[in-house]
Amino acid sequence: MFQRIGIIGAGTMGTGMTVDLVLHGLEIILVDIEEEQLERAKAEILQTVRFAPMLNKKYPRMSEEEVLSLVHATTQLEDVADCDYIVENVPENWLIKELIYLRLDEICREETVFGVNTSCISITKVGGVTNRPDRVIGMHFMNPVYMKPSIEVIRGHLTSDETVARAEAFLAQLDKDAIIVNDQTGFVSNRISHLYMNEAAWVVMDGVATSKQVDDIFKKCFGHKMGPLETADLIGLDTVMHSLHVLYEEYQDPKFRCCPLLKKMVDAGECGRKQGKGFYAYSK
Ligand SMILES: NC(=O)c1ccc[n+]([C@@H]2O[C@H](COP(=O)([O-])OP(=O)(O)OC[C@H]3O[C@@H](n4cnc5c(N)ncnc54)[C@H](O)[C@@H]3O)[C@@H](O)[C@H]2O)c1
Repeated sequence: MFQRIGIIGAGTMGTGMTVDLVLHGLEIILVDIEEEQLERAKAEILQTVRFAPMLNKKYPRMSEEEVLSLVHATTQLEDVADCDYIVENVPENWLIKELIYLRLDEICREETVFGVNTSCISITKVGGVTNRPDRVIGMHFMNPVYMKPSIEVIRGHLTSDETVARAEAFLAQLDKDAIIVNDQTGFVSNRISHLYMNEAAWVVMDGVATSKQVDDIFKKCFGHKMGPLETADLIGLDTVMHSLHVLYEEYQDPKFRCCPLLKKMVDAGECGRKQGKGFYAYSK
């Protein structure tokens, strides 16, 4: 059984991961470079853990003290050195991720597995900057993490069978299934979903329809739970834009060219839910 998990990055995914781990009684070392972000994350974790049992009765009611006793927030990456398992959730930017893995490889125990939570970046490429490519695996969690029963797990070119088995055991502890796929930029989920989110932004920019009309067509006509622009707001438009850049650079295919409206909204600080405004307005 895993007990102590290192979560790197306390943004949308790191916070969501921590909520899920707390609800399953695991201890978390939560790392971010920004002290203020750790404070925001702690407030969100407390609030979400409080509401979770109302949404799903399987989750325990936990006091603030119980939650905070499991979450150790820090700005020091070295604090994850003794963790059983690492899940990294820093921005979808190779320069940031590369530095994290170079350092993690130096400080972590030899047997520790690195779970890469990335939207698009190749797991083989991440494994290649470490001395343990066999113990690096893609763990593409979906948002909000504690509400999703399955995740996309990506086997890098050198990921070992033992690492896949350990990832499955870790996920079983979180009551989640793994859908295991092979490595190629964007994997399955985002190679496909980013095409429709990007195209939806082009449709709005071209004045063909409003955001709501686009999403309504997906929800009311196709029966999807969420439309592409609501999904983009939930993910974060900055993350969507960075992922499109990764896909475009890798495949050199114009179908992945990022819509200028997305870039403009990111520059304006309208990145979706996390900033209170994107294709829709949100109360924080
Ligand atoms: N948002 C989603 O729905 C979603 C879903 C699946 C996967 N992902 C992937 O997960 C990763 C994280 O995405 P996110 O949406 O949580 O991003 P985010 O921008 O919300 O959060 C990233 C966090 O990392 C922190 N950070 C930056 N540099 C750091 C460093 N050197 N050390 C420690 N912390 C650092 C930032 O301060 C920020 O709090 C990305 O690779 C993204 O593609 C995102």
